[in-house]
Amino acid sequence: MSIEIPEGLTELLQSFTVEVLRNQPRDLLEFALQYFTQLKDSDSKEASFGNDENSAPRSGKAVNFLDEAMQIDSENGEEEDDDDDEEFTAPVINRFIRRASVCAEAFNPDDDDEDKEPRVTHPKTDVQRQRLQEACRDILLFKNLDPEEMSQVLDAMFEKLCTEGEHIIDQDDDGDNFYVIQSGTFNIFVKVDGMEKLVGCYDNKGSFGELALMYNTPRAATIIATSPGALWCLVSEPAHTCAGAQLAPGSG
Ligand SMILES: Nc1ncnc2c1ncn2[C@@H]1O[C@@H]2COP(=O)(O)O[C@H]2[C@H]1O
Repeated sequence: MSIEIPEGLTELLQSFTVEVLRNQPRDLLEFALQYFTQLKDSDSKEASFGNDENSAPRSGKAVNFLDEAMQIDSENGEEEDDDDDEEFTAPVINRFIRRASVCAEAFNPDDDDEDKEPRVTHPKTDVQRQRLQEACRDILLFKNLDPEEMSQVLDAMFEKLCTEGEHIIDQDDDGDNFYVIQSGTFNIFVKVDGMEKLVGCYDNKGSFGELALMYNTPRAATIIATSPGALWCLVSEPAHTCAGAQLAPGSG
């Protein structure tokens, strides 16, 4: 039996979840009321959900939350117009994928689009590429990419091995990479009243690090490896990537 997911539902719930994570409201219901009311108000000028042809059904989660109903696995990739960086209400706008795509575009000196930068490719063996493809298979952030875009994203990713206890991301830092888990377990900590609280963990699959990149906000959580592992990293900022200042494997 297949269940059809209404168009826009993914983005709607995803955006709400992100805002909850960013704001950590005490009263979730009240926050939801405000959020959706505000969304409805602003939506009248811009139909930003429910008509997105890129909406796609989501698949299973890869993050285990300890005592919260919310979950983040990954996001839908979609191309959208610019100029909506700051708003609270807009459903997820995936700048991250767009940036990655821009970054991965082939360099053509005759191209008059000044924004385009040389493509960044991290060479991979066939085996590595196969592993990477497998790891990315259920990452929703990538779901709407066409094969060529996906291939460019895969080219741009690089592998990073990590050790037990390593901080992959520290809360409040600036965002740089998006991470896809190849292997390993990772704890998720969020500061609550100044104290780090363990809110969940990743177990050998999933992805993280998209929020800071999509919203240009500080990292919303700390991610610490609880076993040796391997991550696939995607640098978010084409200016850095393509100017040769790409963060080396090992940077968080
Ligand atoms: N409860 C949570 N709150 C915030 N971030 C979370 C949570 N659980 C998982 N994460 C991930 O942790 C990442 C930390 O960096 P980002 O804020 O870029 O993106 C975040 C999410 O991908």
